[in-house]
Amino acid sequence: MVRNIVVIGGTSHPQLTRTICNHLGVPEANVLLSKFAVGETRVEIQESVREKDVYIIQSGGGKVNDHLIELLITISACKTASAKRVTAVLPLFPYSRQSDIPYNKTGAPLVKSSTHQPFTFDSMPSTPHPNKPESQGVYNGVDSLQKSLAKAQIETDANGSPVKRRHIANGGTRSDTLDSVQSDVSIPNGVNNDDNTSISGSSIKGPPAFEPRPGYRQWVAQAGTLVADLLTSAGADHIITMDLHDPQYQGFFDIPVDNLYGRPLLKRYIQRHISDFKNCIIVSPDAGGAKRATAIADSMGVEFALIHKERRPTKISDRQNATMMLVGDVKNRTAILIDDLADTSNTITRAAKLLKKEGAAKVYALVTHGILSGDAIDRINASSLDKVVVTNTVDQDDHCKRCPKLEVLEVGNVFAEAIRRVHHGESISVLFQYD
Ligand SMILES: O=P(O)(O)OC[C@H]1O[C@@H](O)[C@H](O)[C@@H]1O
Repeated sequence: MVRNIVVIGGTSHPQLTRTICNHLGVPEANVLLSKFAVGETRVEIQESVREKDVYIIQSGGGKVNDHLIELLITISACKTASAKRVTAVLPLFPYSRQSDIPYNKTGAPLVKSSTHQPFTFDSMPSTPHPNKPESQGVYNGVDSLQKSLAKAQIETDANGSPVKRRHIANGGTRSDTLDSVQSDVSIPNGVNNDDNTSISGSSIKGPPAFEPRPGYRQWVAQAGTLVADLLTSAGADHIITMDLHDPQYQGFFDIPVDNLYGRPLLKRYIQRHISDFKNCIIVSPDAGGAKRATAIADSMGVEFALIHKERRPTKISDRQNATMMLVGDVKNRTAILIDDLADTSNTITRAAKLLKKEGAAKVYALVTHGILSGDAIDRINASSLDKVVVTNTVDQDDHCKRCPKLEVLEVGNVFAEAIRRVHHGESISVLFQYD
């Protein structure tokens, strides 16, 4: 039993909150989380948090914007009610993929218009949010915009040395090489993101295609920075999260951020559930994830392969695979894809197709955050993937019902232990070790 601690669960993931409370031996705090008729979020803290150490559990999947606002209001309510310290526990950190935006040399926008593509398991999806008609591909999300921007940048900057610029918390900027930008770019040749999307036969118009005017510069919001600022402005004193898409995002905060690793869980799964795992091969589906995947491969002493996204035109007739190239030998072996997240599942399903084509006997995908938006589950079900293993940083109840290939690893105990250690002022570095 941990004393003087209050654990509040947001509406994003009640099961995870229950698991964390069970591990800590504390009851879940009484809060009223509801909505006014107009849609605004209403929060009432129905017990005293005065001088308490408060932990608010809210993850980033599902109705991500509603969950974020609910979290901000709850943090603020606790601070106003004289909580001693408020920690936001975000198993999947929302907006952490929007910490920077690639531009071309002139800073001009690089969005292209496109028409709706029929669904195949390796097409880009039009539905960024599961089962919610209001979000079905109207704009296809800022992440897709980023991908369009990055793709176009690569095409137009073929002879230059493009850089991306990132504003950091104290107002400075940083530049990274194209390699790190490419980790987010997974648009196959000829497959466009949908700005004009057809739903059930009716056509919903997206924003008009951008037509550059001389001298005009379009700015795309750096939402990751804003979200970091909002959390601290609301009153968060501390953040606990897991496998941040970009670990450097921690630098956007002026408060402590504990970025836990999902790798120990993934590694344990491989060792316990994949027969003859010493002969399997760990694969990173893109260059950006290579560090993450090699860390697991090295710690188990198994081989590593990389899927390189080839940008130049090729004569390969298979259009989908023309942009992907495997570096490594997977023939007759079990290939294990490692990634931080699966959102549309486009990345892992396309990678699986390539790996099977190159002779892999079986393909597993192990990812920390199973966001699985829109058509992702259909895409996985129709794919060459034999199994997809995710953690429950995002609620997986609905996903499990619809995807027989899905297996879920529990993270509640890891977060409970992190909370216990933070509460007692103990080191949490032990949670970062996985050898
Ligand atoms: O292809 P989907 O599943 O949409 O997106 C997942 C990929 O997009 C990247 O940001 C992630 O690191 C991952 O490689």
